[in-house]
Amino acid sequence: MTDSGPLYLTDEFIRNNKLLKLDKLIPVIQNAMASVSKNDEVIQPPRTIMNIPSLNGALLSMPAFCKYDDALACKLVTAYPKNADKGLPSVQGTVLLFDSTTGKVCAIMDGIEITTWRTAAASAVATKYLHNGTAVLAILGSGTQARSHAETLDYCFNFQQIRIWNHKYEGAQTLTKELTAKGKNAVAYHSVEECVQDADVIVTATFASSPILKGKWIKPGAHINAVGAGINHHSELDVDLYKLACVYTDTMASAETELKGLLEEGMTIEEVGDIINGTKSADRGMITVFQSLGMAVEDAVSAKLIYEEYKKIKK
Ligand SMILES: NC(=O)C1=CN([C@@H]2O[C@H](COP(=O)(O)OP(=O)(O)OC[C@H]3O[C@@H](n4cnc5c(N)ncnc54)[C@H](O)[C@@H]3O)[C@@H](O)[C@H]2O)C=CC1
Ligand SMILES: O=C([O-])C1=[NH+]CCC1
Repeated sequence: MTDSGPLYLTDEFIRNNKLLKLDKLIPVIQNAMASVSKNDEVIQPPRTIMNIPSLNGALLSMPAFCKYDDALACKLVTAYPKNADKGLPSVQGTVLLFDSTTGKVCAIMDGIEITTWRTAAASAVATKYLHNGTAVLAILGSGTQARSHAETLDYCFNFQQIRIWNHKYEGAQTLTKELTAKGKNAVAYHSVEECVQDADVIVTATFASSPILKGKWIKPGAHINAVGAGINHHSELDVDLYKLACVYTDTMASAETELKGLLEEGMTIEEVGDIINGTKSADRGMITVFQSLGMAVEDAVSAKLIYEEYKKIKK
C-alpha cells in the first residue's frame, strides 16, 4: 500500500485560493472562543513559550483539540521582531492538522495566514460582544496584524474613519495609502495621543516593550483590542489603563501565567467566551480591554476550515 504523505498547503496557496474567508472564519472563531469557556469541549494546555534572548526571538508550541469541530492540531510559531528590518515576517509558523481518530497527520500548513486572520477575527468577536458604537477605529502599529485588523474590523463594523499611528511614521503612511486606495477614509498620525482621541475602537499591534497607550487619552466607553506581545502580552498599555478598564481575555488558563503581572496587581480578568455564552454580562459603557493572547484552538479550527475548503475546490 502506498502513502503519498500529508497534504502541504503554503500561505500563498491558502491566500490565492481564498481558503480563509472572513465570512466563514469569524463564526468559527466565535464558536472556539465560546467553547473555551464551557466544559469538555476544548483541550488546550498552556502553550510552551521558549524565549531565546541571544537571538531576540521566541518559539511557541501550541497544541489543541476541539471536540465539536473534531479539530486536532498543533502550531509551532516563532516571533522574531527584528525580521522586519530584513523584509521578513516577524511571526511565522507551521500548523499540523491530524486525523483525530487515528492520529495521522492529514495536512501541514504554513501558519502565517492562519495566525494573521484568526487573531483579527478574535478581536472582531471581542469587539462585537464588548462594545456598542463604532465610528472611529485607531490602530497603533502598521505591520501584519495592523493590516489584518484594519480589514477585519472594517469588514465587521464599517468605520467612518481609520487612523493609523506607527513608531516609524513611514509605516503609518504606507498602510494609510493602502487603505485609502481601497476607498477608506484613512489618516496617518505622528502622535498616539491624537490618534486615539475620541476613538471608539483601538487596536495595539506592535512589539512595544513599554507602554505606548495611556489611560488618560482614552474616551469613556472605548474598546481596546490589545494584541501585541513585546516583553510580555501586557506591555503596550499602561497600568492605569488596565485599572480604569474592564479587562477580558481569550483564556484564563493562559492568563494565569501570561498575564501574571496584571493579576498580581489585583486586577479582575474575565473570558470573552463567558460573555458570548451569556453566562456573564458585558460592561458596555465602561472602557473595555480585550487582552488577546492567541489560542491554539483558534489555529486548530482555522486549519480544519482550510482543509474542508480545500477538499471542496479539489472535488
Ligand atoms: N495575540 C495574538 O494572538 C498574536 C499577537 N501577535 C503579536 O502582535 C504584534 C504584531 O505582530 P505582527 O503584526 O505580525 O508584526 P509586524 O512586525 O508585522 O508589525 C510590528 C509592528 O510593531 C512596530 N514596532 C516594532 N517595534 C516597536 C516598538 N519598540 N515600539 C512600537 N512599535 C514597534 C513595527 O513598526 C510594526 O508596525 C507582535 O507583538 C506579535 O507578537 C502576533 C500574532 C498573534
Ligand atoms: O498566538 C500566537 O500565535 C502568537 N502570539 C504571539 C506570537 C504568536
